[in-house]
Amino acid sequence: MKADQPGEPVISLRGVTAELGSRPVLRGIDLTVHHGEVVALLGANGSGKSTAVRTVIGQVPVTRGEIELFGTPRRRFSDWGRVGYVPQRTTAAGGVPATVTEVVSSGRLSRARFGILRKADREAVHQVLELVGMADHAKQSVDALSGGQHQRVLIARALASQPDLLIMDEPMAGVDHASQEMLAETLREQVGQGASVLLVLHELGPLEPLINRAVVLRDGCVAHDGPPPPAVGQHALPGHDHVHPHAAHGAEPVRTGLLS
Ligand SMILES: Nc1ncnc2c1ncn2[C@@H]1O[C@H](COP(=O)(O)OP(=O)(O)OP(=O)(O)O)[C@@H](O)[C@H]1O
Repeated sequence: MKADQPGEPVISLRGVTAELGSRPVLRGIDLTVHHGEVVALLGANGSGKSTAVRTVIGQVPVTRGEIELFGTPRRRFSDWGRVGYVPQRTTAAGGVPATVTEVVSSGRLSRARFGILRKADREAVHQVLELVGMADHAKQSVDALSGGQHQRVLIARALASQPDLLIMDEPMAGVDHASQEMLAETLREQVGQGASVLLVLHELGPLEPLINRAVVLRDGCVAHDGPPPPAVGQHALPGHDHVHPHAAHGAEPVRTGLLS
């Protein structure tokens, strides 16, 4: 396995455009995640965040531009065991009856020789279930889980291959507070072990201390790439104007313009 070095790009998008239903959704975006970085991808509903991460994993074709993973053009990249992907939860609830262990084991297949899970693979699955606090639910059907538990299972599935790169689409959406804290802690551990992370988020929330950089999309273009915007939070969500708590009564709201 090629060892990537600190500072080297693990994800690189250059001038990427993509269309969905013949409508331009990405209009020439540049996005880089360097080794060891945690990058938040922010933006209003429909700005193209999910589409951008789905181009990276090959679920949405690009019409122009270049994508590289670990320095290899995406169409030639085959080492998918190095990439853990957590889809937006709504798109992952397929209604297929499966146990927690079965779902998490599916995330291990890219590391299993000849697609057969051996003892070491089963141990790795058990370890990630412990990590996300779901070992007691191993035999349970995923249909019976709460939103937070379901998300823990999806994250365990992504971690089961011990990936170097984690791509997560709104991992905190619809997740209870305890699960959010646990997910933040899990992510902190992964980053501590050298993982690189790209996260689609609506707000930084409990993950804020982990975020190195934020890329904000607006209408399929990059509107900001740099330090996380300070106003990101409930008040910066689309439809909200940010008012500083100490602002004089009657002061005009400050429009950050970053997320709306
Ligand atoms: N399969 C599809 N066919 C046509 N248009 C689509 C399809 N999927 C998404 N879109 C449109 O593409 C645009 C970008 O969607 P995308 O899901 O990437 O945005 P997003 O920033 O992730 O939004 P959200 O925060 O709501 O998840 C939206 O206007 C959406 O309606």
